[in-house]
Amino acid sequence: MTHAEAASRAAFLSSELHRHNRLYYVEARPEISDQQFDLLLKELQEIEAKFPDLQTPDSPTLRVGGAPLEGFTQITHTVRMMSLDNTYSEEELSAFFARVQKGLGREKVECVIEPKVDGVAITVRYENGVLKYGATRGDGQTGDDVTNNLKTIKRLPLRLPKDGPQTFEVRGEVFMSKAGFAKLNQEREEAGEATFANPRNSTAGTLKLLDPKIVAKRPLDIVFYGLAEASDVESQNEVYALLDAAGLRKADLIWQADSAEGLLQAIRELDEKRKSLPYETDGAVIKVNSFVDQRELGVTSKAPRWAIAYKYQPEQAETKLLAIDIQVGRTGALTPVARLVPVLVSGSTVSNATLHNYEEIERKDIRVGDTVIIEKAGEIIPAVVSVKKELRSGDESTVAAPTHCPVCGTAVHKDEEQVVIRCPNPHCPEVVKRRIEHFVSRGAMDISGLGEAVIAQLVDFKKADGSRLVADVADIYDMDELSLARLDRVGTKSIDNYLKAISSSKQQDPWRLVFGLGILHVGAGGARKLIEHFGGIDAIAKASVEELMQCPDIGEIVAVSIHAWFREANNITLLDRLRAGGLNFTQKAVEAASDKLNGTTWVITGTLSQDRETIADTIRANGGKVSGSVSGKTTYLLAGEDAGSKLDKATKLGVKIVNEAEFRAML
Ligand SMILES: NC(=O)c1ccc[n+]([C@@H]2O[C@H](COP(=O)([O-])OP(=O)(O)OC[C@H]3O[C@@H](n4cnc5c(N)ncnc54)[C@H](O)[C@@H]3O)[C@@H](O)[C@H]2O)c1
Ligand SMILES: [Zn+2]
Repeated sequence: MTHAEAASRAAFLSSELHRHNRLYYVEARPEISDQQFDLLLKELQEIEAKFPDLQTPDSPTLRVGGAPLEGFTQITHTVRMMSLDNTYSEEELSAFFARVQKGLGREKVECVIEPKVDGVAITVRYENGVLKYGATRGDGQTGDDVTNNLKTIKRLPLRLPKDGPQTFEVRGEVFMSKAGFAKLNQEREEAGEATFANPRNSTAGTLKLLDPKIVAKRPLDIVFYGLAEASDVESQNEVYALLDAAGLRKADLIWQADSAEGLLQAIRELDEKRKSLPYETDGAVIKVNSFVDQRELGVTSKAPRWAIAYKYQPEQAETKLLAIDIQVGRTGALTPVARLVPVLVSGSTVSNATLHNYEEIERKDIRVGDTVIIEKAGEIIPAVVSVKKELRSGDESTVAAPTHCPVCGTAVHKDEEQVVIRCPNPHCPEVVKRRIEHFVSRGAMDISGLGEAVIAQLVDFKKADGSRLVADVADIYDMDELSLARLDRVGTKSIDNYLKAISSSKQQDPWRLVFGLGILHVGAGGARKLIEHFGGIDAIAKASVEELMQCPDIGEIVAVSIHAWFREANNITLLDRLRAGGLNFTQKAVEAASDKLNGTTWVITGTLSQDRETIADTIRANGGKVSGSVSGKTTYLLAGEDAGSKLDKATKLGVKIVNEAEFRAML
């Protein structure tokens, strides 16, 4: 690999890892499996080891993955919360033990082995026997204050027994039991709500809810495994005793070993036993027992050298491949999808699996009619991992990569480097649908109500002149009652709601628009950074590649992509139409920083003219703090329409209540 190749691959991996971290930690909806994520991370680590100059200060190899959430007060950790290095192979586990032996200069090193509970990392502080606060890991330095949500966990004591430790900070994992998770998902399905992919996702999603009342209905639980700071104890085994004395739950299964062979035996036993544990586990955590040894071994920039997570291979199942369909994505990517005879894996029925790309189909020699092994470990889309060739009858058929788009018939374009086959036609109806779905999505312009089915109708409907009712995102703003009335099964009330949502989306922050445009490599975070740096869309459009690279987090590949996007004739016209439609292209003046709200803490509730995130941003930009729940520390409750329990609580506590107009007047 040449330096230039390595640089481009590293930039790609780094931006992908940042994106997956965000999906995983902030949005709680990962797109790839943990193992796939770990493989990408490992590849980047290897490139950085070979070309150390390619390691940027914000490289995902150096940082703990989370980020603070909006709507919560932040807590700076007394002692950093770290990640764990991980491995999927017994050889690497033995290599870890050999490093520990070498580091300590002796043969026998006592270790403990605990189940790795698949939940969300948490720190809980007790002072004088009373629960002071609980916080998530966040970026390792600062986490979210989720005390009110944690207080809904029955197993978590608010007060400690008098005869145990009184002031200390414990580290643990919040999780949802397998049974609790299944019940929750069933209820959500019945209510027509989106189901969670796995218990870890539902735990992360629950902890970030701003209303503890809803959290209280979710079956959260907690288990502890460590201390923030070693006070009187000098080993992991003493931590267990301390947890027992404090009445805090520790791991149900713990092994002790002092040799590589002992470690391997423990992880194999745990793999057998974990299936009957009431909660999901994704591995074993191996820790050096003695704190003296731990200090001697030290830490890297993101994980201790005295511990490692051994992860188990995801669960697999055998089934038959019925067909290979083509899914058309927002960027025109044509992704092969396997249709399967439904099969039960990791507790859920799977009938589709991703095949990623045609190169992979060829590499694995996957044919229609084959018996395949599929794998699912928490990820949303299960994957085909291999084929049982010995079971072939000879009737199986190979599937070639498409030469033309199955929807619009345009000759496909193959991107050599990225192995992706694309439909290059910007007017391809499927591509247009995906783009519009992205544009209206919650993370982008947040036009509620415009779901997939409505969008499909809007795009498929041909007007008298043969043109589509909606052919690009600007057409959304040209719609009126008459055009919407042509849709099937859409009543006047819905039409009214769509138009209202479309109209109010014009006021959205410009970063949402930038994100919604779907520029390759520009995620929500990147779009925010761009607007913060340039102040508005027109300045971004004018910027040179070099100027774009001055913006934090925008590397060369991303800058080139943005630069090219704003110079394409179609896009220039699109932007002109969006501007003419009255969309917000510049950061609003009210959001310019002031100190008018210094020293105030706000809670936002009810329906307001903008979404809560945007209003919270405005409060923070003007010096105020935003918290998720009403307490004695709340200065103002900003109450919109249909405010509920928070309004009651604020009234009870005598917190000053303001409406949106009064709030705007304060700025
Ligand atoms: N699928 C994705 O898109 C995606 C994205 C980001 C991260 N991830 C996954 O998350 C991992 C990185 O996350 P991470 O940094 O939280 O590492 P990790 O989850 O692999 O390990 C660290 C965490 O393990 C937890 N843990 C559970 N039981 C424990 C025990 N007994 N002792 C100590 N800790 C215990 C702690 O919360 C700790 O913070 C990756 O390896 C990847 O598998 C996946
Ligand atoms: Zn097409």
